[in-house]
This record gives sequence, structure tokens and C-alpha cells, in this order.
Amino acid sequence: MPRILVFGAGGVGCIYAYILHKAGASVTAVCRTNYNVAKTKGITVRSKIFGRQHFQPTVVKTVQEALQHGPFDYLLVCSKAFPGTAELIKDAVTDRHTAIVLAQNGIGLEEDYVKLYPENTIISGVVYLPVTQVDQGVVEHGPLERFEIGTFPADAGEQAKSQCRGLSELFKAGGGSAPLFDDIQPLRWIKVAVNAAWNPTTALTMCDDANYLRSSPQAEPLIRGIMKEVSTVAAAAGYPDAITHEVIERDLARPKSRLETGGKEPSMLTDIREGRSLEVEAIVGNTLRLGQRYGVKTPYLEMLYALAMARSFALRPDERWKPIARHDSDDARP
Ligand SMILES: NC(=O)C1=CN([C@@H]2O[C@H](COP(=O)(O)OP(=O)(O)OC[C@H]3O[C@@H](n4cnc5c(N)ncnc54)[C@H](OP(=O)(O)O)[C@@H]3O)[C@@H](O)[C@H]2O)C=CC1
Ligand SMILES: CC(C)(CO)C(=O)C(=O)O
Repeated sequence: MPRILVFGAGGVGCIYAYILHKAGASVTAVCRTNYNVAKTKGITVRSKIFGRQHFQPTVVKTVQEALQHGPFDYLLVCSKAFPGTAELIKDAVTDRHTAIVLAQNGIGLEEDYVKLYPENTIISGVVYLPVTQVDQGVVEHGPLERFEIGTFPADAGEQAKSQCRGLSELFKAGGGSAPLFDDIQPLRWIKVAVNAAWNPTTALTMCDDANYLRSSPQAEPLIRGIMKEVSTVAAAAGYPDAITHEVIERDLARPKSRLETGGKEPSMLTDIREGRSLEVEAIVGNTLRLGQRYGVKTPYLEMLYALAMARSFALRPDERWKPIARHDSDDARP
């Protein structure tokens, strides 16, 4: 029975914990604000795909407390992606054994993990899972579940590939879907285009995606424009075929269909409502910095970055901007 640690049991973490628990794995979840509820009452899933479910993973408060339930075969990072997140899991990573699975939005997240855990398999995941934790330990999930996965780097060795296959099989056994890709990066680029377009615009306007589209004739062209800008950065970074016109239209069709059925609140809008930190750096900042590195002009991203960072600052002045120790030089930061 594989042992799995889920770090960050919010919307995504609870659904992935449910799938893996259903697959028969031993699942331990590191919980923070929802610790008491998850520990005493378990987790409730209300899903358009899985129905209404209730389950009880092993619940701990810290990664150190989780150790008694390890060593872990997989460690799923399902918290929001912030500078420094990679360090938070270090006590639960067994060298050369634990496969670290990134279940987060953003681009260029993997490098921090490779640096800290050079001997471990890194599985990079692209999350399609419209889900919100609506109450502590209660998550509401829409009609889409797809976790696209691949090793980082793409040419990782056979052990990494086999751990990646193992995760895909576990998802299948739990009723989920985690298709494997030889190179996950083009898929990450597609998703970051979606998130760079939707997350800050809806968070800044406090509209769910359907309401945003309803708000004016300029709303949809702006989303398309941001996605095209990200596609130019992706092309310069070596992925010219990732974000095609067809991909942009296909991804736009999803929120457009919600004009009929009711909008989805992107995760960054939930963060604003809850007064939480925003994933501006992982989604917009990293894309923008790659654009700067390759000499691509990114006026939309520059504006979104400045506005979303200012919104974040207004929410949490204690977390004011500071240079992050990154692989690209701080001079390249906007
Ligand atoms: N929600 C969605 O529809 C989608 C989200 N994503 C991405 O998936 C990732 C997860 O998003 P989502 O599930 O929505 O986020 P949530 O905010 O719902 O969940 C994150 C969880 O991580 C916990 N956490 C953060 N730091 C720690 C810590 N130090 N120790 C213990 N727990 C911690 C949070 O606890 P606390 O509540 O105390 O802050 C929270 O429960 C993000 O990168 C997001 O962009 C991708 C696709 C869709
Ligand atoms: C695609 C989208 C907007 C869907 O919920 C998402 O990834 C998020 O909420 O962060």
C-alpha cells in the first residue's frame, strides 16, 4: 500500500486525497486552519463527478508530525505556490525515495525542488479541477478532473518514469485521471496562459468567470490577448507549438459554457475573498520574467502584475514585495 503525504489540504488537496484514499493508498494530510474539523469529522467532498463523499485520512498538523506515518512514496504539494514553499516539506522527504508531486498552478516552479531535492523524483502536475473549500473540511468540485503529469526534467531516468506511471495508475484506481506526458512543459504553458488570463482579472474585478464575461464586450478579447501574450513567451522559451489558436479557443469555451450553467470562481478570487496571499509571482511574475529574459514584450502581464501585487499588498501589507532568491537574477525582476 503506497504511503502518500498531501501537503495543503484545501480544495485540490482534499480531492486528490480522496482519489488516492479510494485507490487504497495510506493517505496522510497536513492540515492547517481546517485541522480540527478534518481530524474529528473527516473531509466531505461534494463533487459533480464523485458525488457526495465522506472520508477520513490520517490528519496531522505539521510535516514533522507526519513522519510517524512515513516514509512516503509520494508527497503531493497542494498548497498555493509561493516563493519558499519547497522548503516547507523538507522533513518529510526521504532522499532517493519520495517522489515530489507538484499539484499547483504556475510556471518554473520545479527548479526550487530540484535544487533542494536533487536525488528525488520530481513529478510536475497540471491541475484541471474546479474546486473550492467552501467550509472547513468541505470541498465543492465541478465537472472536470484531469491531472496531467510528467517528470521534471522530461528526460529523467527510469526510476522517475516508473514512479510517475505508478501515480497515474493510482489515480486511475481511485476513479481519477492522471494522463502521462513525456514532456509536461507545453501543458504547463497552456495552463499558465489560462491562469495568467483568468486568475488576476477575476480576482481584481471580484467577478466569477461567467460574470466577468458578461460584464462588457471588451472582457473576452482581453482574456484572449493575455493568452496570446503568454503564447509568445512560451514560444521564446522553446515551446512554439504549445498555446495555439485552437488551444486558446478550446480553453475559452469552458468558462463561456458556464454562462449557461453558472460561473466558477477562480482560486485567486477565493483568495481575495478570504484575505489570503495571492499566487501572483508563480503565475504572472514568473511568466513575465521569462518574457524579459527572452526579450519578449509583455504589456498585459506587466499591468496585471503591478495591479495584482498592489491588491495583494492592500490585503496583506506584512507580506510586502521583496526580492526572492531565484535562479534568474533579481535585476530581471519587474
Ligand atoms: N481551486 C482550484 O479550482 C484550482 C487550484 N489550482 C491550484 O492548485 C493549488 C492549490 O489550490 P487550492 O486547493 O485552491 O488552494 P487552497 O487555498 O484551497 O488550499 C491550500 C491549502 O494549503 C494549506 N497550507 C498552506 N500553507 C500551509 C502550511 N505551511 N502548512 C499546512 N497547510 C498549509 C492551506 O491552509 P490554510 O487554509 O490554513 O491557508 C490550504 O488548506 C494552487 O497552486 C492553485 O493555483 C489549480 C487548478 C484549480
Ligand atoms: C482554471 C481555473 C481558473 C479553474 O478553476 C484555475 O486553475 C484556478 O481556479 O486556479
